[in-house]
Amino acid sequence: MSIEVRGVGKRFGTFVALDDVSVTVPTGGLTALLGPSGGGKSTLLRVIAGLEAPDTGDVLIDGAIATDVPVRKRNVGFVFQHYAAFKHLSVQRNVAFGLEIRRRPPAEIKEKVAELLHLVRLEQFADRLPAQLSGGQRQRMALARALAVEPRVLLLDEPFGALDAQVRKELREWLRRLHDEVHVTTVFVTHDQEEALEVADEIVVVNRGRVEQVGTPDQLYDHPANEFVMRFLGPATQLGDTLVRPHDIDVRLDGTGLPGRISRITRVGFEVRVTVEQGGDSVLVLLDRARADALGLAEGLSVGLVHAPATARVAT
Ligand SMILES: Nc1ncnc2c1ncn2[C@@H]1O[C@H](COP(=O)(O)OP(=O)(O)OP(=O)(O)O)[C@@H](O)[C@H]1O
Repeated sequence: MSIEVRGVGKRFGTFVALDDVSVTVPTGGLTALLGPSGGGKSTLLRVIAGLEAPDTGDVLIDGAIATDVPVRKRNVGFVFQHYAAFKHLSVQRNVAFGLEIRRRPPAEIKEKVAELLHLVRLEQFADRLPAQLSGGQRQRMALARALAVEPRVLLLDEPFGALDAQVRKELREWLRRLHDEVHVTTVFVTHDQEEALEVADEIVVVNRGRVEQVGTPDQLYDHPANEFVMRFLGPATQLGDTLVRPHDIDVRLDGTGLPGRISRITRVGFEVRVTVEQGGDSVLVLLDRARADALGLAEGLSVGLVHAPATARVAT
């Protein structure tokens, strides 16, 4: 099911939360809405879901205008950051809930729930209460519950936001694999660029109520449309009149490149961070240890800086 957002605007009082947003989410894709806090990601997701009515513009689901279709008829599944499970119901009853209220036959419900619990790897926890699960297991239960009614679209608002870094990492790998098995058109909100780069097929960068850029992770990382996208997707440093990635700069000792002087060297594991004072800027250069050692870099040394061709850059 494709989703098309056409010229959507949304204000809260005088505050413009979404400003003429247009974006297309392809069928079967895993799309991230990525941006800083308060930029409008959740509002956009809620408009797609039908939880929030846009002031202007339309949402089309599979080519048909859905703006006036009520939430329950849109056939979307949701998972939010702080997922509210039914505390007194077992995991399997929670997953079965949507099917029970739709009065599906008991045998069908049983089979479907078993299939879903297998999919989210919670078979052995079927009879537990939600309180007896870890945070990551609870979010997997939430996904199984959302998938139970076979939604046309799955919308996830920071689904792993409240979890610790290690569990988040496991769950995002798991979400990617789940999506590869199920292929339901999925949109998830995140403010974590690494999460978006790692998991999504396509990323929509949302900032101050506007779409800054849409593209695959590689397109956005390697060809950022502007300074905001460049800085938001990864480290960036000023080199002359250009903004570049610190690991795309090489250090020369043969008199070529923009001249500067090393002010600081920090070794962090495999990586060597070199700060070079160049033309009034402190330029950050990231080298791997072998390259830094081969050059014999030291604080106070005069060097030349060269930006690798055909890598990300934005003129400033
Ligand atoms: N119901 C509301 N009433 C008033 N203002 C709102 C309402 N919902 C959202 N906003 C405002 O709209 C802006 C965008 O909010 P939104 O939740 O969409 O941002 P976000 O990008 O998802 O941020 P976060 O990652 O912090 O959730 C924020 O400044 C927020 O305060």
